[in-house]
Amino acid sequence: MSDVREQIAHARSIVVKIGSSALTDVGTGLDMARLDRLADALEARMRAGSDVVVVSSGAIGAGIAPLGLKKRPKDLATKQAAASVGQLALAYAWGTSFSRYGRTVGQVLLTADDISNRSHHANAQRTLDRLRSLGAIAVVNENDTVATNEIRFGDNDRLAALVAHLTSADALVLLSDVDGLYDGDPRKPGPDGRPARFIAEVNGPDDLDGVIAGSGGALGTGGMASKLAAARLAADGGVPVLLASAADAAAALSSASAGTVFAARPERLSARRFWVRHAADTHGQLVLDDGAVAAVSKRRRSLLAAGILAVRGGFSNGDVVELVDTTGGIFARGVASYDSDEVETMIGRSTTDLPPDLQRPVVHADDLVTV
Ligand SMILES: Nc1ncnc2c1ncn2[C@@H]1O[C@H](COP(=O)(O)OP(=O)(O)O)[C@@H](O)[C@H]1O
Ligand SMILES: N[C@@H](CCC(=O)OP(=O)(O)O)C(=O)O
Repeated sequence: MSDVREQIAHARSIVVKIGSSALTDVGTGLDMARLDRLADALEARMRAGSDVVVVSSGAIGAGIAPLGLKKRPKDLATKQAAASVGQLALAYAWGTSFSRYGRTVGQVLLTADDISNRSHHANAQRTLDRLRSLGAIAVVNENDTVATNEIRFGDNDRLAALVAHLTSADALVLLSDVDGLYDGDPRKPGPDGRPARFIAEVNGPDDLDGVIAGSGGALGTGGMASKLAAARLAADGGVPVLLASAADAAAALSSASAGTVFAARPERLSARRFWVRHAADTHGQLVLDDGAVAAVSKRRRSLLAAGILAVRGGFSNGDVVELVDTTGGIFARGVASYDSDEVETMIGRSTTDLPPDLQRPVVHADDLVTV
């Protein structure tokens, strides 16, 4: 078996994302038998010693039939109404299914702001951690009823990749209605009439050459494109990914012997640095001279006031700011140690010239990530 499959099979903690298409049908809503089989495979993995967090889609799908709708709604208000009905059914279904094993379920609903805002992020992290230590399984979904289009994660594949980092998981498993990645949508023949080709392992961008990631089914949101983006996001932070069919959940979760695997880059970003790079909203910019750009990006030094040429926009101590070079190119992000008006007074000054309370770096190297 490949190294990546070994890594996923033996990961101590995993995040498992289950797509709408794996849990619901348009006409009949939640499929309890399929959900039970998934819970069986998840419980078996936990009994084998892994910590598991579930990211479950399906709220909108589960709300369609009870509201007398015929298909997945497209407008935000009806989607939110369907999610409000369906989320209740979904959480109840997971609770009922896991109760067969005496396992307690905790529902965690997150908005994009809960990941980008540092204090919300820490709260979500603590809740997930405490659920784990109490032996309960967390079932996460986007808080669809309050998330507007502008502040949505967009799809649960991305949410799952972010949760994998939030929980410092060792692997991410995406379960869908397709048995892995193909070079084109397997529901349709390719332009030359041949069936789509299965890709068992993705080790780098070259393996994705010529791959066409198509749209999803009647219930899914992002299709294959959002799964690939999420796999890239996870793998970039050091988390290997398995994409498989929910029908193969037992094999996927017990031995990673199904589906497509995506290798992670060897060096793992800490949860904090991952947050700075991918999850945080940015506030304002610092313009750096060439020496500071080189020190920060090549020599991984902290950013000192001496290398700052200008402050753009306002930010507070603890906000994530963009670091730009003299051409305006954004090359890094970092957590500011001061408010923007304090930094204004420090521009270009060497550390020894500054009063003692302003002698810390403006952005510490541990909080600084190139993009
Ligand atoms: N290159 C591809 N490889 C595999 N599946 C693809 C590809 N392009 C499009 N798809 C489609 O993407 C669908 C899965 O996406 P989606 O419906 O959003 O799933 P989910 O509800 O699990 O998030 C599959 O049913 C498949 O037909
Ligand atoms: N939060 C939404 C799911 C959004 C979503 O990404 O769905 P999917 O593409 O099926 O994973 C719901 O529960 O219906």
